[in-house]
Amino acid sequence: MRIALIGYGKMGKEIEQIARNRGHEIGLIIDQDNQKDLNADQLKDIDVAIEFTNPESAYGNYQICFEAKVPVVSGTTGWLDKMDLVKEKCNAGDGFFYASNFSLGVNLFFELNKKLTKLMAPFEEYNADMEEIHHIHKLDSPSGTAITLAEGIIDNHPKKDKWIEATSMKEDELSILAKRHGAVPGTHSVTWHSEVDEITIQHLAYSRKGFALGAVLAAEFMPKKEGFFGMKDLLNL
Ligand SMILES: NC(=O)C1=CN([C@@H]2O[C@H](COP(=O)(O)OP(=O)(O)OC[C@H]3O[C@@H](n4cnc5c(N)ncnc54)[C@H](OP(=O)(O)O)[C@@H]3O)[C@@H](O)[C@H]2O)C=CC1
Ligand SMILES: O=C(O)C1=N[C@H](C(=O)O)C[C@H](O)C1
Repeated sequence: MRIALIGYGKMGKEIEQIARNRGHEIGLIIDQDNQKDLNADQLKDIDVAIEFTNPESAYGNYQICFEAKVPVVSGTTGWLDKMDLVKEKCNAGDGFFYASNFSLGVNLFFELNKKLTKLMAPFEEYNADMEEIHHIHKLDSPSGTAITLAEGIIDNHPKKDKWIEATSMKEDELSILAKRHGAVPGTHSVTWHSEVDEITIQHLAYSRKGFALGAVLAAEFMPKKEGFFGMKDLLNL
């Protein structure tokens, strides 16, 4: 498979290594300083683009790939206000795969979080809050993964209506505390507190390898696909 890497930072480099080890060719690398090379001509022999850039650049990059009829795998977070526009393009025949977190462990954690929420929902003495910790270079907050976890709680708990990035005492609000520390690859926890005890579930990434492998597996899934896909399609969760 010939892959275009859009974004050649921490994730782009990690993905390159795994993709080459799995026998793929990197046909194009786009970073901040050669953005103009992302065009239909350079994309003509590319099977799939893998996009990990930043919240401001992501949507424009998708549009260029869609115009060139190249399916996109993206893990960039912080651009979700444009999700409906991307889904419209997918309904019209473009191919797009998105995950707020590509690691197998986090996707299992998402399912565990939903199951735990259903179990806790009838017990009014317990209230949930969340914490995410990432490296100091992260641009968005709270993390995309934390938002997905929060949605998993809100969809499965009758009292929670929205998440907020702060500590809230309101019953309908789910608090997310976002911390930035050193080089932490990504740690997410959900805690259910009562007056007498607490239950915490946590996912802690040791490195970016799990995210990068998931993105390459998604890229292997995408060539010639039309529509909108996510980790549930890849992992059959
Ligand atoms: N879904 C998932 O599993 C994961 C998602 N992420 C997300 O992926 C994104 C990238 O993370 P990470 O690799 O750590 O970030 P980095 O900052 O290390 O890398 C981003 C790269 O994109 C480059 N870039 C900026 N603008 C453009 C553009 N217009 N076209 C092409 N490249 C551009 C940057 O260049 P320059 O440095 O010169 O600005 C930089 O090299 C973030 O949104 C992060 O939240 C991260 C890990 C896992
Ligand atoms: O920016 C990061 O590093 C990460 N971003 C993703 C997110 O926002 O959830 C995934 C992972 O936690 C690492």
